[in-house]
Order: sequence, then C-alpha cells, then structure tokens
Amino acid sequence: ADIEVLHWWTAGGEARALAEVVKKMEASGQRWRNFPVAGGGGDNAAIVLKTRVVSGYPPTAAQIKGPEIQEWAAEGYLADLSDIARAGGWDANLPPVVANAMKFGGHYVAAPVNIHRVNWMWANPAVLKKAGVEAPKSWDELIRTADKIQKAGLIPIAHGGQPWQDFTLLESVVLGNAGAAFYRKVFVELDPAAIQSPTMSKSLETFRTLHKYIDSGAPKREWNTATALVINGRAAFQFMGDWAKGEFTRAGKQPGRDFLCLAAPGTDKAFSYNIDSFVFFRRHHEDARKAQTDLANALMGTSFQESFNLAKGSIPARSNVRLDHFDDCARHSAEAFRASSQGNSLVPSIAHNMAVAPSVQAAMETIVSTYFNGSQPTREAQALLADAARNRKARN
Ligand SMILES: OC[C@H]1O[C@H](O)[C@H](O)[C@@H](O)[C@@H]1O
Repeated sequence: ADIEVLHWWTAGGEARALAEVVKKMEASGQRWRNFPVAGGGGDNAAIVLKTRVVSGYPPTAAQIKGPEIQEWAAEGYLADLSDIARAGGWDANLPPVVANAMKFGGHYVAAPVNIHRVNWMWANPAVLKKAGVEAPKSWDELIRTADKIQKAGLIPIAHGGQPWQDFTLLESVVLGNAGAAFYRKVFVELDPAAIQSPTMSKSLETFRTLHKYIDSGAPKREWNTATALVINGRAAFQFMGDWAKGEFTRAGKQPGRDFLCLAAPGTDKAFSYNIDSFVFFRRHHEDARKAQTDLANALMGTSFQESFNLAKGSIPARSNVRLDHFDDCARHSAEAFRASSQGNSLVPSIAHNMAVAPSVQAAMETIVSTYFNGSQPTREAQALLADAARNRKARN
C-alpha cells in the first residue's frame, strides 16, 4: 500500500537520513509517498498538517514531536501502537524519558527515531587558530573570544535569522549561565517569578549581546546555510543541535580535525534533548494499517536506528544499539545523555517543542526573537514571557 508521510527533513543531511527510511519501506513492499514541507524546525509543517487534518485529509503518518503528540492523541486522531510496541519490546529498549514522550494515557501513539542533543557548539579549529583564540568555556568568555574573531575579519557566530534558531541560541545561554534547575523553572514549569528574575535578565542580556557577532546576511537564512559558513572557514561557531553534524559529515569533514563538537559554553554537564518521532493517523483500511505497522516496526528496528542516526547526526533512541560505527561526537552525546539522566541535568528542548504545549512555545518564541532582533527593554520582554506563561497556566 501507499504510505504518505508528512515531514520537514529537506536539508542535505536530513534528506540523506530520510533516504534510509524510504529504503526500509520499499524493501518491505510499501510505496513511500513523500510529503515534505520545507522550513527547518518544523513550524511550517505543523501548520500544513493542521490544515490537512481539519479538511479531513490527514497523511498516513507525520513527523510530530513532544507535547504536540499528546494534543493530537487527545483529539482522537492517532492510531494506538501498543500491540506493535509490546511485540517490539519498546519499553525495555527505550530510556524512560523517550518512552513517556511517545505515550498518551499509557499507550504508545508515536515511534521515536533518535535523540538529538541541542546544546552543542560547532567550531572550525582553523578559524580559531587564525584568530588566535581557544574554544570558550563560558558565555562571558565567548563574548571576549568573539571580539577577537571579529577583529580578525571573520564571522564569530554563524546564525540563521529565524525565530526557532534565535530560541535555540537562548536555551543554550540560559542552560550555560544558570543551569538545568533554573532552565526547568523557566521553560518547563513556566514559573513567572523565575522568568522575571535577575538571573533571567542576565541571560537575556548575554543572549542579545551575541547579536553583534552574527553577520548581516543572517536574516531568514536556513540553519544548514549557516552551518556551511563554519564548514567553509568563514565563521568560527554555530550553536545548533546535532542535526548540524549531518551537514559536516555529508561534506566529508572529520570531527576533531575539520570541526569540533563541543558543548555550548557552560553546558557540558547538561543535555537538552529533542526527540524526532512519527505518529500514524487512524485508518480503517486494512492495507493502510499494515503499512503503518511496517513503518512503525522499521523505525524502531535496530539496523534502521543505526543507519538513520549515522546520517542524521543524532544518537539512536533505542538504548541497545551498539555505537561502534558512530564517531566521537555521538559517543560523547550518548555519554552526556547517560550522565545527565543520572545527574538530573537532562532537560527538554524548549526551542524544539519538547518542553511545553505548542501554543505557549510559539508565543515565547516570537517574544524571544523580537527581543533578540530589536532594542526592547529586557524587563519588558520578561514581562511578556511571564504573561505568556501565566496565560498557559490559566488554561491548564
Ligand atoms: O530542521 C532542523 C531540525 O528541526 C527539528 O528540531 C527536528 O527535530 C530535527 O530533526 C531537524 O533536523
């Protein structure tokens, strides 16, 4: 049968990883019908998906993540994957944080394909050498380092001017400056007092200071175009999740030699997670359900979890996939995931829709991006963020 899948993996490394899924499906005799919606981060895809579902024309499967999964399940649109999960031993082979994110009312309604770490700093060692600087360990040190890089005529920070990319940068600043417990207070518990605290003011001011280290070509730039600036030695750093690594490896670059994968300043003991997953829209036709079962099984298959994540830059969601074929960055990520799960410094990525409901996430993303690209007083931005948080809580 046809299996039509809506997703937003159109950038080079993403498309290469997606090809692994298509290969698997075609091998199981299903016809893959691609429904890509361009736009990194997935904001566009979420809008297109809503339109299709509301007009009674949902795809067979779609890329949906975090609390949005529970929202769709609560509406009764998603197929129950419990039988597939039981037969596949998902509970035994997934870290609890991953398993729980895939469930609604204790039932699996989504299949996870990976664990991305968001709080990375990608660096070009040749650019650092040219500017005579070291990789910074704190955000204050980053600012001093960036000044030197800029004086050397190079771009300190490769960035794409899109709200989700701005939010991705802020989450690493808060995590690095104030730690995992404070991050949770602000971006998970939505605590208005923490949002309006001097600690948050400091992080917002550090965040906005970084704006002067991005180049004038940044507005609207896609994330992978920004990664190319680091790959090509025009820029020193990019703050982005490890989907960026898929771009370096696709360009034949070696970790440790051509690029460095470092934790964002001050975040080496923390892990901001982003889990990609697919849901399946309820279907009554037997063939369609068979195709959905085949895809769910393929996505959680050990060999697929290896081949997909080698291309994507993330680590497998399945905890029993050996990492022998993975590089040092991936092994570093897996170790950081393990250590931060034990050390209580594993946090859901706010910028990548893992922490709060989509509506409050979108409201905060807009406030954060407006603040980053303008001259709004910090206190004012904090008040708006606190309002967005309160509104959400009022609706709970
Ligand atoms: O498009 C950029 C990134 O956006 C989202 O965070 C997705 O989870 C990730 O898989 C993708 O690579």
